[in-house]
Amino acid sequence: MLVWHSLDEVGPDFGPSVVTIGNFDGVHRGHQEVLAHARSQAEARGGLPVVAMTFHPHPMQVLRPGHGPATITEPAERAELLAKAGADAVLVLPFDREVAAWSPEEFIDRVLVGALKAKAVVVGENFRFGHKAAGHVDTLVEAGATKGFEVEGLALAGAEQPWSSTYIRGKIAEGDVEAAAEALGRPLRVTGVVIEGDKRGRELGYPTANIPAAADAAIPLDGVYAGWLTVLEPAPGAPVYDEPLPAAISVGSNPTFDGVDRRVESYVLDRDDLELYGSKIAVDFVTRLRGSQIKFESIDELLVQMKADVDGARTVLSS
Ligand SMILES: Cc1cc2nc3c(=O)[nH]c(=O)nc-3n(C[C@H](O)[C@H](O)[C@H](O)COP(=O)(O)O)c2cc1C
Ligand SMILES: Nc1ncnc2c1ncn2[C@@H]1O[C@H](COP(=O)(O)OP(=O)(O)OP(=O)(O)O)[C@@H](O)[C@H]1O
Repeated sequence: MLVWHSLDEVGPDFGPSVVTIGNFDGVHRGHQEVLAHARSQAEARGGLPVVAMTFHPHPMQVLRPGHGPATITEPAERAELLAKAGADAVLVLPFDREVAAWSPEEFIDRVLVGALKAKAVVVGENFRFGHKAAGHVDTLVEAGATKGFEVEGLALAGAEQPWSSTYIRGKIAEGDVEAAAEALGRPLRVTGVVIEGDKRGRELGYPTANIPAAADAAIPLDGVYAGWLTVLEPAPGAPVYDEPLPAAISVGSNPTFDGVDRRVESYVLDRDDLELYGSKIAVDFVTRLRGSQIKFESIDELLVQMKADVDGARTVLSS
């Protein structure tokens, strides 16, 4: 897979191509449909490459600093998922105030015609682009008629409502990881490098792999979940664990111990031999077992609840 991080990286010899454009955060089922249509358009033109054109940071983070949406997929994961959905190349345009000021015509000339030599452009019918989001599907259609590209504006795909990154972020914030997974077409995944916790877990009988809940990441509502832990990149010298491992996952700041930092903690069922510090892991959420973490009066009460959580996770994950 090719990933370009600026228009210059595309190179003068690239193209012609079929292009699809958007933020693609989550690469959800709507995005996957857009990519599938782009693939068909590419095959119909003798096998042109499909380029997924996207932005980083998210435009809202630049236009309203501090108020941008939580990130469902990091850029590297997003590029991988876009490739899996059918993109041959991903162009990540660094989004800044200068790009935000480009008129729709400027965007078309610089990106679609200039860098990518688009023969077809595929977007959802709600797609907006250019300064103050002034460009839409009809703007593309009109420009394409004189600049040599066709435009496919797709009706929004979905179930009860169209799948969208905004909808998925809302479900994650409510802790409804099942609805998020339904719209994503795969389980919700949170990734991170395992940090040292308070080293209490082992004493309690439930050692946990802790990853920080990054402030800009879409992390499910505090509570306890069942899911799977996968090691993506073992720390140097660490054992390799190939299979996804079943886990009871706690999201929160450990109120029983007056914790402050919000973390995603995974106890891999029935394992106290794992070495995960420094490894990059993924946590896939399957179901929510209970609501917010509780501030227990005693450790014994916490342990009773943790045992019930672990039994619940075992039941869910073995079915
Ligand atoms: C399944 C599970 C449920 C948990 N529930 C709670 C809870 O309700 N309240 C709480 O304060 N901590 C809860 N925790 C977090 C524990 O307090 C935490 O794992 C323990 O203090 C070890 O922390 P450490 O990894 O930093 O050593 C839970 C952890 C797990 C794995
Ligand atoms: N459900 C959908 N069906 C078809 N096309 C979609 C759907 N959702 C998004 N698209 C299209 O996919 C591309 C990327 O979408 P983008 O990430 O910008 O929107 P989104 O998922 O709706 O996010 P947001 O909720 O932030 O608006 C755009 O061309 C958009 O129109």
